[in-house]
Amino acid sequence: MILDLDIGNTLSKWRLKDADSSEIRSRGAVWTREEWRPGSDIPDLDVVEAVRISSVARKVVLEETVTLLRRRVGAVHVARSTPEALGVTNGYEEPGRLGVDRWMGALAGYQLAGGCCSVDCGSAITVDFVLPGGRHLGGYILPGLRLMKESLKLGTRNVAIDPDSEAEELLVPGTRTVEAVNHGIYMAAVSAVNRIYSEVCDREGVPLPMLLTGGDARVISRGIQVPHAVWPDMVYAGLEACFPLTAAERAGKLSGAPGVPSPVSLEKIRAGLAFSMLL
Ligand SMILES: Nc1ncnc2c1ncn2[C@@H]1O[C@H](COP(=O)(O)OP(=O)(O)OP(=O)(O)O)[C@@H](O)[C@H]1O
Ligand SMILES: CC(C)(CO)[C@@H](O)C(=O)NCCC(=O)O
Ligand SMILES: [K+]
Repeated sequence: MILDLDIGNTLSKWRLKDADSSEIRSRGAVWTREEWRPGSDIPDLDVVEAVRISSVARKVVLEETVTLLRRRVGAVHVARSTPEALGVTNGYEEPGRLGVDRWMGALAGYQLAGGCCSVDCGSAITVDFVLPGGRHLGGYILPGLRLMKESLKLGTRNVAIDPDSEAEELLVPGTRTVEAVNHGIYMAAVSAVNRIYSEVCDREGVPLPMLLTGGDARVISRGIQVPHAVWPDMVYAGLEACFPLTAAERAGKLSGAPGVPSPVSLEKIRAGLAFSMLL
């Protein structure tokens, strides 16, 4: 079995992948911590022959995690943000400072779609761009839905947006505090992503396929105006592409990859931008 770990600032996601069949056997999430309990926080390490890690948590978390895993597992691969990988050049002035989850998402998106806009809707919402040809432009970081809500300190933090809500319900004026807050932060997030996408495609003169991942991807997706696809395993797919271990991975097959959304024309994107400026 292969253990894949996506360690975030607050939540750590894991999945177990069968090295022979390339099937995902199980998955889970726990609060990010320094000391893992194999068998409860993460699967029993006896069945694990290799680990792949993407971590944006504090340095000590990664260090402790790698120390534990190296004692028990033969191969431990840790992803890093590099100046170049898999045909993509990192747009950051200091490439190592780009969050490795963003780098994994951008690499996966490029493998799947060529140029792309990769959006991670987690604790933070990040939007990254890779042009056809592989130039990563850099991107945008904004607070995620939960962080935005908590920062208001209006006592509404425990009432989350129902992930099954329709965009139409979330975009109308709220008539209770919880609703006003939920609708406000939803509007902030989706308008930002819509606008960022249009501005960058306009600037670069190319319509790009958009890919969404992260805990809030499904609900954000309903407010996104352009064609896009939700890819829950996008960060894991970056790990697969960087450290291919199974036959399917070596053949370039990324697990859970969605169909590539065809972007609308540049003319439409520009017309939409011009329209929103007139209002
Ligand atoms: N059990 C949960 N705990 C926290 N957030 C949750 C939970 N379930 C869904 N969410 C939603 O998912 C979002 C976090 O998404 P995700 O798990 O992708 O985070 P992340 O960006 O990986 O986190 P991290 O900061 O740990 O990197 C939150 O904004 C929240 O709305
Ligand atoms: C922005 C987050 C927190 C999103 O998980 C992560 O990618 C991160 O810690 N990035 C480092 C800062 C940067 O990407 O510029
Ligand atoms: K993340």
